[in-house]
Amino acid sequence: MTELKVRAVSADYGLDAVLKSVDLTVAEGTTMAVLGGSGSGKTTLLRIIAGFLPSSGGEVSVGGRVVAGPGVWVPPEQRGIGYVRQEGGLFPHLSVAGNIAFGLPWPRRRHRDRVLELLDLVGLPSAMADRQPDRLSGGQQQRVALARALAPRPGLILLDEPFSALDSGLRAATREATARALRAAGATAVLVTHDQGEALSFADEIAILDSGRFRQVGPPAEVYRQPVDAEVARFLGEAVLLDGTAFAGAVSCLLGTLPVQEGTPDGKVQVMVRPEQITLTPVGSGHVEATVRAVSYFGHDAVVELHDIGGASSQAVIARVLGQNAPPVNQRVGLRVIGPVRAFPRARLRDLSLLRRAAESEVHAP
Ligand SMILES: Nc1ncnc2c1ncn2[C@@H]1O[C@H](COP(=O)(O)OP(=O)(O)OP(=O)(O)O)[C@@H](O)[C@H]1O
Repeated sequence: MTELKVRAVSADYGLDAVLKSVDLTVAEGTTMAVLGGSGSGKTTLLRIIAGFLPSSGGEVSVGGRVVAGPGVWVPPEQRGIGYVRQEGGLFPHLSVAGNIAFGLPWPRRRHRDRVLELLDLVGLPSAMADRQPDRLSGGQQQRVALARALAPRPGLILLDEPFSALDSGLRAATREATARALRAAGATAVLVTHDQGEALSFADEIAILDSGRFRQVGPPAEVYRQPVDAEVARFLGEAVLLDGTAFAGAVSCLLGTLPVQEGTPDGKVQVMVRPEQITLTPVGSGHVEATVRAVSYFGHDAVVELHDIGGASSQAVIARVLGQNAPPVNQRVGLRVIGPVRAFPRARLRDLSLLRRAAESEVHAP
């Protein structure tokens, strides 16, 4: 098993910097999802780790061994790294077994038992061993590509958007099978993806890459609930952002006076509420009230757009509720916010009396 360390790695393609001195540590036997928009540098990072591309600075070590750095260059095939790319890249002229065996060291290529073991590891039946790749679904091809990458028992597996060409049902099943296989193999893995849901559901930790820098690294629940700023919050999912004032562990904003996450300094803030934190209550139940402007129904849940909030604002917010609880358009409802909310400090007000007055002037829930 293998820890990955990336230290102060930079990259460019001769023009602008693509990676700007990035650091990343992936503990052995864990999975890291690198999440970023198109062109943020995700594939460049993977290619540097794999040894397909030189960095313009910094150091990469795998299992405590420096594989790239000042004066050090270990060729890709000697790094002990498996690589699974977007399109799988199976050899069309080889059977499934032939493809998987290709990943085994020479003396073991005829070991059918290991091939069957790997098929089982990625959740495919042994009867598939003799099929040609063109007789497999996209998801099955990706699983065979993973089995081939796992065959030489690499300490580290790099996955470059391996599910992005699959349709949504197959995508989820292939993702789950991949996560299971990686856990069973005890491999350390880095997945790059631009899909938020994929990153949040797949990995032990996620790292948000933006314009060649990591904005935040941490466990999925932490990054989702405690994003470092509004941009990261929005990047990871829907976020309602409101002006507010924090004081003594609470924040006053359009949705009332709400408990705020620990560590929020007093002062002017931007409040972040996830839509699923807003529940709808009957009018008159003591919460800020609003009118339903539109409902997008998805079956399991529904997104409800609300306006005329507290009768005092032109701002609209969205709530995500169970599909069966979706209200009709134009209905008046109460809005209850569950759990402490996140708030990002704006300019600080030093004078506490000013602060108190500012808090009092915000809209309050009864
Ligand atoms: N071979 C290359 N030559 C020149 N520029 C390149 C090359 N490969 C990538 N780039 C540029 O480097 C930047 C980062 O590319 P990279 O492929 O790492 O991004 P990415 O986050 O993986 O994007 P995507 O999700 O679209 O694949 C982009 O601006 C891209 O245009």
